[in-house]
Amino acid sequence: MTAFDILFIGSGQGAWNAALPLSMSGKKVAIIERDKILGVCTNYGCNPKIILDGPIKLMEDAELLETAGLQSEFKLDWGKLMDHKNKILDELPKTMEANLKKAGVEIIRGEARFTDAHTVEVDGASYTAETIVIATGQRPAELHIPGEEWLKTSNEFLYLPELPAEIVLIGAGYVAMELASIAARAGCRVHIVQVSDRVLNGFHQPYARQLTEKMKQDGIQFHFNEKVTAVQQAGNELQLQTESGLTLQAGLIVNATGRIPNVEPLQLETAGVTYNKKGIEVNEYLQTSQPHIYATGDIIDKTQPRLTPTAVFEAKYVAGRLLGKTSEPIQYPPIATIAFTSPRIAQVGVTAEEAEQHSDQYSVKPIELGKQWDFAGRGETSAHLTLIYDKDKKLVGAAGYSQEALEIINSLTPFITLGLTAADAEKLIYAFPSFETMIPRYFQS
Ligand SMILES: Cc1cc2nc3c(=O)[nH]c(=O)nc-3n(C[C@H](O)[C@H](O)[C@H](O)COP(=O)(O)OP(=O)(O)OC[C@H]3O[C@@H](n4cnc5c(N)ncnc54)[C@H](O)[C@@H]3O)c2cc1C
Ligand SMILES: NC(=O)c1ccc[n+]([C@@H]2O[C@H](COP(=O)([O-])OP(=O)(O)OC[C@H]3O[C@@H](n4cnc5c(N)ncnc54)[C@H](O)[C@@H]3O)[C@@H](O)[C@H]2O)c1
Repeated sequence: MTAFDILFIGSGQGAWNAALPLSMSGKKVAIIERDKILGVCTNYGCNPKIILDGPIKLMEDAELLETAGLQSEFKLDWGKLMDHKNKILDELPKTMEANLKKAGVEIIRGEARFTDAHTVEVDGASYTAETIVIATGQRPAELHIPGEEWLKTSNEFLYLPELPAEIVLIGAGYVAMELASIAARAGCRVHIVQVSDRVLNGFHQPYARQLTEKMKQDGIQFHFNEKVTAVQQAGNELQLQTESGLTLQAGLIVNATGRIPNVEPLQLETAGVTYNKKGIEVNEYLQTSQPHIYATGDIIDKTQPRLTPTAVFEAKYVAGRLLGKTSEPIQYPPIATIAFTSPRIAQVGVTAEEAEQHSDQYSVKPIELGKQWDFAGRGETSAHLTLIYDKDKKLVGAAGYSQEALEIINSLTPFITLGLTAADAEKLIYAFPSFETMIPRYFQS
């Protein structure tokens, strides 16, 4: 039996961002991983998605500039794009594994399960630790319908060697909307089958509706209020049926109806760790029902968005706590989030919906970015920004609709998180022309 100070289950952002500093500070650390090192973000999430989106954004930007005289006819070779992405990303888990080992972290391959509150078993070998961190993330949810076995997930989409002519995405959250944007520009006929009449729940809904209209113009077909009841093979293709009688046929059907926590193989009951269908329950120190067992990242039952920066923040918090650098509860700052659609939708802090419900506390300012010379110059006449202020005129929230929403939201985040004022904005000299130079004006009423 090997004994460690700290044992991590999972090697994603919620794990390695703690394992590395802990090991470098002299702790005896191990990581158990059953799949690729670095977890979902690097291998099946953010990184592959954003590389595939590279040419997609460029094509969208170029189309916007047609009004400025740009004539462009792009042809995307999906197979080459996939090779390009794989070549870059295949290296990352290997490099990280080498870096972790160099820092003294032991990597244990296989699936972990608890045999008692301090012991974890992997393929018959037992490992004990004073502290255990569960960072096992989530996996795609299942629909539990006949023909489920024909459905693919974002995992497979992000590694598709060829794109079929027609694709159906079930769901209209981050995954479905991002993959639909990519697939449509890459030349697929795309359908979105959504159980309700909303897309991108949690985002500023006027922007979500505007995005839906834009995606429809791009040829994406939305089928709202449809409940998928079965999938079956139909010749070389697949056929999907819904409760209302809608039938769609396509080469690929992707289930993007959400993600569920990876708890089952862990035998959490054996360790006395409580969980529910949303994940592992933790207190404000990220301790589970067993104080020496922590949880970080997507596996936690939490209200904060399940995103990479959240997992990194939690991992760093746990590392700090285990190194005695903090005894305070975790305090999350406002968490910026973005859907990488065409155009993007992003937001941070208090939402316009919350502000409208509490109009005695907040005010909302819509800004037609598309009318500003720089956005108009790029052909982005529909770009828009919504700012939310508190009673002291401090910026407390923002939502953006633009190809540049990532940069916009990230440049506003320090003002919101740190409570910076108009006077602070005036102290900064940004490179010009840029969105940032406009920020002082956004404090004027
Ligand atoms: C398609 C997609 C796109 C995304 N895009 C973005 C984005 O653009 N920006 C963003 O911020 N977030 C994005 N996310 C979310 C982001 O990937 C997650 O929030 C992040 O990966 C969470 O990290 P984690 O460490 O908690 O879990 P994970 O990355 O899921 O890592 C958990 C690891 O634990 C391993 N594991 C599970 N059970 C066991 C076990 N019993 N034994 C051993 N190992 C086990 C798994 O194999 C996995 O490697 C995306 C997610 C998806 C699916
Ligand atoms: N850009 C990013 O940061 C990013 C990108 C992708 C994924 N993620 C992370 O991954 C998580 C999972 O994303 P997701 O899109 O799979 O989940 P999600 O929860 O965002 O969306 C699921 C969608 O499926 C719909 N749905 C649920 N059941 C359905 C059914 N039976 N039939 C049809 N539609 C149904 C929901 O209404 C919703 O629109 C996100 O919450 C986020 O944490 C983040």
